[in-house]
Amino acid sequence: MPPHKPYALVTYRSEVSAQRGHALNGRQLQCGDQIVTLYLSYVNTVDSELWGCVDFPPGLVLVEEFVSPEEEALLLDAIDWTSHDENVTVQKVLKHRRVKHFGYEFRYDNNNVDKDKPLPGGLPQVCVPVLERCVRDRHTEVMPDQLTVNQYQSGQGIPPHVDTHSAFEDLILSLSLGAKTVMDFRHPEGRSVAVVLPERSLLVMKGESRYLWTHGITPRKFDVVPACDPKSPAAVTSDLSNHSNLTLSRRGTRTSLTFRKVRRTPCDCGYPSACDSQQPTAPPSPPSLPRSQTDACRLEAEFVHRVYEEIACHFSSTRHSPWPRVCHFLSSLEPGSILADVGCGNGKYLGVNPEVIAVGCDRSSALVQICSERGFQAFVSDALNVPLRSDTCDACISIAVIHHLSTQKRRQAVVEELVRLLRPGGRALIYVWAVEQEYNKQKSKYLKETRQQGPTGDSTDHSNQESKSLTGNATDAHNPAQDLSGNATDGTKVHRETESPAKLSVHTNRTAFNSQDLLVPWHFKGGGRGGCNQGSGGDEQGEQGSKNTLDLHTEAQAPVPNTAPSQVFHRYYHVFQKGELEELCVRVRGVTIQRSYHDQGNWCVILEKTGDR
Ligand SMILES: O=C(O)CCC(=O)C(=O)O
Ligand SMILES: [Fe+2]
Ligand SMILES: [Zn+2]
Repeated sequence: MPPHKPYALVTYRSEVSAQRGHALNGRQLQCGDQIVTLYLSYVNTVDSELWGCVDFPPGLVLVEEFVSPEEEALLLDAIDWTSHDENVTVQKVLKHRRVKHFGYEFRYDNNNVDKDKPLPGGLPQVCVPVLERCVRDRHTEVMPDQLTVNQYQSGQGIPPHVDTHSAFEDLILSLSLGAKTVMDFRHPEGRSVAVVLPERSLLVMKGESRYLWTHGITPRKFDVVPACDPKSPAAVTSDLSNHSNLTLSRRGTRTSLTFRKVRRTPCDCGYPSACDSQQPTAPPSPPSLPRSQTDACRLEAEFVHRVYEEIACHFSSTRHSPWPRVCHFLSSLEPGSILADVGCGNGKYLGVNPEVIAVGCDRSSALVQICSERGFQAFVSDALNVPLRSDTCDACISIAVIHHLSTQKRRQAVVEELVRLLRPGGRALIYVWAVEQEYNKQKSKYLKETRQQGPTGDSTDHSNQESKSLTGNATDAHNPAQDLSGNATDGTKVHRETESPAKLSVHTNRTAFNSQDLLVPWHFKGGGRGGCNQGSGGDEQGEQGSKNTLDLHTEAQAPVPNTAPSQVFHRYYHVFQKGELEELCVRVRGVTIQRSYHDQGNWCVILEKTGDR
C-alpha cells in the first residue's frame, strides 16, 4: 500500500488465488471503527515507483498478528533458557545473541545440521498450533522438523547470511515475539530492503528471498521505522526508503522462532551461485572477464571483496606511507572542508589534513574496523552506492579503488557516484593503477624495487609491499601497451556472445603486464582471518582487526577457507592505459577534468563538479 494512497497493489501467484481474491470485490470490511468497501480494478503494469514501497525481495511474505498476545506470552514462557538438557535441545550463547535448537542442532562451525542425529525432544508441543495454522493458511505444505530459537537483547543482531541450502528445504518460517526489529535483506548485486518485523508477525521466506538474498539484523539499540498510525500497523512493513515520515523505535528483547525442514537430498535450486550443493567439486577454473552485471558482481565479490576481507590486517601493515601528491591535494583543502575517502582502506589518508572533516568508507569491514581502531570515522560501503547525501562533499578521493571494478560501466558508475557526492565546485582526486609502469623514461619506484627470489624462484611476499606507490607492477619497454591482447580502445574487453570469454591471467609480481584485466597475487603472511593473529612483519596493526567480522564468517553462508600462512590470494585489477581514465571521466556529466597526470605507476585525475548535470 503506497503511503498516503487509498489503494493497494496485489499480484497473485496463480489463477486460483486470483479468482479467490476476486470474490472480495464490493465486500465491506471492518477496519478499526470504520467500514471500508473494497473495489478491485486491474492494471496491466505497475509503476516501479509505486512498487518501490512494497518491493519485498521476491518470495518474502510478512503476516502480521499471526499469533495473539496470549499465544505470544505462552510461547515465550515455554522457552526455558535455564535448562541445559543436552538430550533434548542444544543451547548456545553466541557473540550477539543466544540460541536454542530443537529437532536438530544447527551447527555454526560447519553451518549445517547433523541429519543423522535428531535431538530426542523434537519440536516443543506448544508450537504445534502455530505450525498447524501455517499449514492451514498455506504458508507451508510440509511440517518443519527443526526449530532455532534466537534471543536478541537490545543492541544484538545476527550477521547477514543465507541459510545453508543443503541443510534446509526452501521454506523458512520465522515468528517474531516480544519486540519488533528490522531485518535487512540484501541481494548479491547490492540492492537492499529493510523489513520491519513487528512482534507477533510471521515472516515467510521462500524462493529468491530465501536462496539468493542474505538476511541479517544489524546490532543496534534503535531502528528507524516509518512513523505510523497505530491503528494501521500494516504501514510499518513497507520498505523504509520510500517513507517520508520516519521515527526511532527502541529495541526490546526479541525472541524469534525459526522453523525449517531438514533437507535430505542435495539442493537443486535455481540459484547455483549461492548454493553450496551446486558448487563445483573440481578445483575452480580461473575466472573469466565478466559478460554481465551479475558476472561482474560475482567476480568482484570473490576476487576483490573477499580477498581484502581476508588479508585486511596484513594488507594494512604494508600500507603506511601516504603518497606525497595525494597529501598535497588533501593539504590544499580549506579548513572545515568535508572530505569523503571512498575506498579508504586502513584510513591512511583520513588523518593527513587535521583541518578537514574526513569520513572514509570501504567495502571491507575488517579494514573499516582498523580505521575505527585508529580513531577515524569510517563505515562499510560499496563505492557504487555511498550512503551520503548528494552535493555535500567539498572533496572526494578514490585512491586505488576504481581499478577493482570489472566493467567499464561499473568503473564509470564509481566516478558518477563521487561526482554525486561533491557540491558544485567540489573536487575529486582519483588514482588508478597504470599499465605504464615506466613513463617518460622513468621507472616507477615499484619497478625499481629489487625482486626477491624465494627458494623456488617465486616472488616472496615482498611483492605485496608498497613502495611509496601503489602495489604497482611493471610493464617493460619491450611490451608496450598496444601489444596488450584483445582490448578495445576504451579499455574494456568486448566479447560477442558466441565467444567464450577470456580467462583472466595471473600476473607475476614485478613483471610486465600482459593484459589489462588480470589477477594479482597477494602472498599472505600470518595466520588467522585477516592476518591479524600472528605478527606480520613489524606491523603496528598486527594485533588488531578481524574481531568484528569473526561472527559473520563463522556463521555465514560461505565455507570459511583455511587461511594458512603463505597462502596466495588473487585480486582482480583492470590496469588503465594512458588516456583511459580521462575518457571515463568525460563521459560523466557535470564535471570537468582540472588536471591529469602520471604518478609512480598510477594514472590520476583531479575533477571539479560544475554543477550543471
Ligand atoms: O531472528 C530471526 O528472525 C532470524 C534468525 C535466522 O536467520 C537464523 O537463525 O538463521
Ligand atoms: Fe537465517
Ligand atoms: Zn540451493
